[in-house]
Amino acid sequence: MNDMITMDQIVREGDPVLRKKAEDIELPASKEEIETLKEMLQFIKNSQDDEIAKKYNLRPGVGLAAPQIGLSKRMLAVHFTDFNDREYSMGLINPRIVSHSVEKTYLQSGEGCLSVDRDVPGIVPRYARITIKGTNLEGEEVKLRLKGYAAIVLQHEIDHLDGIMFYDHINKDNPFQPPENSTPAE
Ligand SMILES: CNC(=O)c1cccc(C)c1Nc1nc(N2CCN(c3ccccc3Cl)CC2)nc(N2CSC[C@H]2C(=O)NC)n1
Ligand code: NI
Repeated sequence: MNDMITMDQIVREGDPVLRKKAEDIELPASKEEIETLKEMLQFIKNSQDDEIAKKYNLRPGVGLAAPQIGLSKRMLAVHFTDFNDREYSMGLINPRIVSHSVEKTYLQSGEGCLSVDRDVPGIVPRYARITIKGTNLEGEEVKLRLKGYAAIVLQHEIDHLDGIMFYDHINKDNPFQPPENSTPAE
């Protein structure tokens, strides 16, 4: 059934599901899995719509991974425009990073997460360029070559499938130290 996702369904840090490694989805994905992934994508779109977000008290985000709604399954949804005005709006099933640059990048403003109700300041080092393979909502195998903001968002969401939170990557001794061999994304 197509009921909308609101913040009540978003699992917050401390819940063990956020620290589990999610299971691959058996292909072809079930109608229920596809429906859930479509609801996740709709949530992200809603969270960016001022009126809807205000009406339902949604926190804005550009990505959501299934463990964040308590489902330990390898699927995620993203909806955003990167710094070069390229649009990304998709659900991904069993996404995996198949190659990445040595070079790193990061958001100078740090990262936020819908499952983390606090500010965790600091630079989050990410690979500057990644190649991802996965299956989309139409059941097609996709291969994505991403850089900059898009690479950061997808790494943040794929981390959720492996039980990794963005602050796990922040340098404990000097949170604002740019990583070796890196350039800021924004
Ligand atoms: C602590 N400082 C900060 O958070 C931070 C602070 C400043 C700048 C950035 C860039 C920061 N960082 C950051 N800002 C975002 N948004 C910017 C605003 N935007 C949004 C807001 C309103 C309408 C539409 C939209 Cl689109 C929603 C997305 N999102 C993420 N992340 C990390 S990768 C996954 C992604 C995510 O969806 N998080 C919930 N990080
Ligand atoms: Ni997150």
